[in-house]
Amino acid sequence: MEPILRISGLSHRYSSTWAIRDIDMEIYQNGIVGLLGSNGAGKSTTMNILCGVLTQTSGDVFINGVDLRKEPEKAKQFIGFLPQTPPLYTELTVDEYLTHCAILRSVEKENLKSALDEVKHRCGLSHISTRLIRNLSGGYRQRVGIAQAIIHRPKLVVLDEPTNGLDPNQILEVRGLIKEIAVEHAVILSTHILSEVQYLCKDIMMIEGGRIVFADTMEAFDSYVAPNSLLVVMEEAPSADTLSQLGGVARVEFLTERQIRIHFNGDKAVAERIVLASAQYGWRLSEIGMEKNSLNDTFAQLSKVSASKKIKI
Ligand SMILES: Nc1ncnc2c1ncn2[C@@H]1O[C@H](COP(=O)(O)OP(=O)(O)OP(=O)(O)O)[C@@H](O)[C@H]1O
Repeated sequence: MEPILRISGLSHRYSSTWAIRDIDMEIYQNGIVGLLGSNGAGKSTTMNILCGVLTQTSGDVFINGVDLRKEPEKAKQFIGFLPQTPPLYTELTVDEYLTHCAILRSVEKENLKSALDEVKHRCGLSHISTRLIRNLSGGYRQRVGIAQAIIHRPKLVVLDEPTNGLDPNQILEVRGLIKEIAVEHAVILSTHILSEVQYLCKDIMMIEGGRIVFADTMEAFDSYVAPNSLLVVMEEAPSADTLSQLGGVARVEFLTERQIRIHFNGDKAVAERIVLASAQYGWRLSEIGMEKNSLNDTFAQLSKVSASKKIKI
């Protein structure tokens, strides 16, 4: 079966510096792949090449079996792209703008109305068809941005930091929409927010210094970022020495008089021991929660493991 996306040996150099090196990736089915990396890791370079905005120095990109370099127009029919700054014409109404995008995307004239109705329905825009884009909230603007990316029903939808700059409610709404979109399209979502990938994606590809440091399922990833510390709040906290004597505790760090980070090495029963000891000795435990590695720790950890460089989804 022909993959929806196949990237092999993709490398790009701006003047003398390599921005990305030897990236391989294959996507066979719908769902969301998270492209996670810190600033400058190479996400935008990769996505710009994928979407035909930038031509790679070397390597190949095939979209639905079509070579992006050899037949860019044909290959681009299969892609929808929402750049970090959505290309919205704010003086147009939602209908006017989406009609314009549909025409640019070669949607047949007789299918225009149905394409428009369908995309507005899917993106929750039907009730604001005649509103000017400039009067819409950030969340609705982003919905319009997503609508223009899927109006021609592409197989692959590429979203660059789609929740950037939105408030918490808008973030939830847009994430919900992305999940729905991913039922019918393969989606690549670029972000530097780990929790976003954990919430949305079934597969994850991490890029650092222009190279892939991890490519696998979210489940496999989670085992790399297993909790390794607990954050507890105790009104009558004992000394660090006392806490260190609990089985499985590796290190105790007092953040304030009451708030303590307790590091452990893989033994999750530590939490239970803390709760029991607190009840027994009257430490008045009021909060306890697992902490995961920070993204930076995870990157550092992953750079050390010999991660598979090929993702097949
Ligand atoms: N037009 C350019 N000219 C020269 N170097 C560039 C150019 N664009 C990006 N770079 C460099 O290429 C590397 C990868 O950048 P890229 O923008 O792809 O990373 P990113 O992961 O998308 O980061 P961000 O989240 O900050 O956009 C960085 O070192 C960056 O400085």
